[in-house]
Amino acid sequence: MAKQYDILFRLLLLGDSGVGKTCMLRRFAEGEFDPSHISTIGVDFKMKTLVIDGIRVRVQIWDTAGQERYQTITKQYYRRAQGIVFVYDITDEPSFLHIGKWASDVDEYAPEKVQMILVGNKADNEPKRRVTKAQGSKLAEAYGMEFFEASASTSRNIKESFTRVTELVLQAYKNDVDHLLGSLDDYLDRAALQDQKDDQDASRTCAC
Ligand SMILES: Nc1nc2c(ncn2[C@@H]2O[C@H](COP(=O)(O)OP(=O)(O)OP(=O)(O)O)[C@@H](O)[C@H]2O)c(=O)[nH]1
Repeated sequence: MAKQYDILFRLLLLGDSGVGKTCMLRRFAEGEFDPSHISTIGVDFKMKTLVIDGIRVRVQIWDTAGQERYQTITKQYYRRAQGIVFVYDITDEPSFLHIGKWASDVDEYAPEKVQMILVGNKADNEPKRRVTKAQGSKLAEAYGMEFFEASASTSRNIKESFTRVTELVLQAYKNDVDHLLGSLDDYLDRAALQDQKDDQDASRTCAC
């Protein structure tokens, strides 16, 4: 059977417990929102395929536990990540203030080329907001990251955030991708040939 994707990247969700990492991932991968909070134990992951510049990118998104006691386990996943989504909760200032700590861990353990974005989740809950959009934006700028306010509850900017970090990873790893795929034109030619071959194989199978 033809491969369902061209390249696989690993993304990591990082942030304090309760900021909504699992909910964001479920919203993105399954289109669902479950308001019950069951803390992630260690790590969990979901897969999703995105098509960017004609390349089928399979993303394996690792959802890490925000709780301190799992940090030894979760840190082992940093070095295998190409993209990081830092998440804080706009209704919880400490989760915003802790982004610096998450970022310094990444600095220590993740590959140099890792691509990062900052997301302020729960942006649907305006009455309880404790972190302004300007504060989020300023922090992201200080770290040289792109910034989104999002909501797993309403879907706002969920797909956009995950797609953007994947685009950044694809750009950063472009040379490696080209090495793996050949030039894009060659790759598309090969993909077209493969499609033709698959069609022929299918019609042969049907004729039997
Ligand atoms: N209003 C609102 N609540 C949200 C949103 N996303 C998550 N929540 C709530 O926040 C709580 C925690 O969400 P989780 O996704 O479990 O948090 P987490 O970051 O994965 O937590 P850990 O697994 O402990 O690290 C849940 O009770 C959700 O209902 C959102 O976008 N808006």
